[in-house]
Amino acid sequence: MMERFLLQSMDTEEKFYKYEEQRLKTEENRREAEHAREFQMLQMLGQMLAGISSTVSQRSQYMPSNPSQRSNHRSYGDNFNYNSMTTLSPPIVIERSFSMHKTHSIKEMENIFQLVRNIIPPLTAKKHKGQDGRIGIVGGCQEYTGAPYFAAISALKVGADLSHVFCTKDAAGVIKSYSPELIVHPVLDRPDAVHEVEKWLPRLHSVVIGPGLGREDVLLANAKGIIEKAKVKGIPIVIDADGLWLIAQQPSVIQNYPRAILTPNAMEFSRLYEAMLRDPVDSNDQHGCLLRLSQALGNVTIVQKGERDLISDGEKVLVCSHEGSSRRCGGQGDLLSGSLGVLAHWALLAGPEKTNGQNPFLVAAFGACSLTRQCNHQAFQKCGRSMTASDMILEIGAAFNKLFET
Ligand SMILES: NC(=O)C1=CN([C@@H]2O[C@H](COP(=O)(O)OP(=O)(O)OC[C@H]3O[C@@H](n4cnc5c(N)ncnc54)[C@H](O)[C@@H]3O)[C@@H](O)[C@H]2O)[C@@H](O)CC1
Ligand SMILES: Nc1ncnc2c1ncn2[C@@H]1O[C@H](COP(=O)(O)OP(=O)(O)OP(=O)(O)O)[C@@H](O)[C@H]1O
Repeated sequence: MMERFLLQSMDTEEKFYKYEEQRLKTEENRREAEHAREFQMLQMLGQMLAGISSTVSQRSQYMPSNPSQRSNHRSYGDNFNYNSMTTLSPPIVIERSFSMHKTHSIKEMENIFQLVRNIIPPLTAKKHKGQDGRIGIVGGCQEYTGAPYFAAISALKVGADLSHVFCTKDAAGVIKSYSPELIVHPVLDRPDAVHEVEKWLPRLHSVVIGPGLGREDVLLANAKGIIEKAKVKGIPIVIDADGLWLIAQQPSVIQNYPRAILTPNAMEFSRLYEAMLRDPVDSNDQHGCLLRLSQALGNVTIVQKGERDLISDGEKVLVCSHEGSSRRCGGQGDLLSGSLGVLAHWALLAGPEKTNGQNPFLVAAFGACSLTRQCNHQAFQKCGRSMTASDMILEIGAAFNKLFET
């Protein structure tokens, strides 16, 4: 009876959240429509003045003009039907780079920063707890308690209201002891783990699968089950770390799911690439390899982390080389995946007007990469070689303000 009551109240609360979100979104879209149109016109004008008219026409026409390509054009909004996305994307590729080190592209970099700013929900007195994001992190086992903590606390510090960690029983007490802000569920090594997490999925806006998950068969199988359930609900899924190990073994788990974002480091990228393309990565053709991997996985978004972060949906490549530092401590990728969980939700919620028709996940990924690098830069200024992921997390607020709240 208690369980039925809890289920009913969760259901009612969820309906309320959905209704409220819909209402706020409609209201905000109406308010911002005019601003978006003005921004678009200013942007086009600026680009024309900068003498890059050919780029302008490609950027402003994200919808392909050729009807055969248009049939493959994806919708990321609420009405998308990912079952219709089972074909690979057309071989036509638009490649675009943004690099701080090239003076001619600073303007383009600023344009995409502006899109990130557009998706950030306003802080208003009308909102209730949860509306700016309820994020779930699936990971955390006996060996790795830091990674899920870094991801979950980063999500909160970027601006999510609630951050849940679904981890093993061993890890739960440890993670709770790091932070009273996190909601920690010791369920991941239970036989009914998938069911336990599934109960929470209707309340979550995005899930991050993999930080500190480990590679035990039972945990990987549970992660797979959770991914399947999240896909059915259309929840954005960020896959990182050991979640990517799972995908390298069983790519079909995520293939063709348009709301998936994979965040491999160099090693994880080559594992995925070799699993999908049956070839080693060509280090002389990083962009080509990234495009091919994304296409082979059905145009999922991939963030290839490294000296420069390369972001692609199989159609475009964005390059984020925002200044970081030369310090490479563990946990930076967790900060990135947690932040991305929030930004992916915000980008979807904002809708195509705010992202100027760009793939919202490209915008979100660019935002998360820039933010991670800015945190790295700021923390390194203070700590130098002693900098750790925790020092970077302390910088999230200031870094976010500097990049996006201007
Ligand atoms: N404090 C913690 O609990 C942490 C736990 N972590 C977890 O540790 C587990 C294993 O993660 P790993 O990243 O070690 O995964 P892997 O076991 O796949 O190792 C990746 C390897 O690639 C190497 N590598 C990374 N970038 C490279 C580059 N650009 N060129 C060449 N080699 C490169 C690394 O040195 C590492 O040996 C994951 O669950 C992860 O989430 C990490 O997130 C770090 C922090
Ligand atoms: N060589 C580099 N130069 C500058 N920045 C880098 C470099 N390598 C990585 N980074 C930064 O660190 C971020 C995380 O990348 P990294 O390769 O450390 O991920 P990871 O191995 O998955 O991290 P984690 O330790 O959390 O598992 C990147 O998004 C990028 O911002």
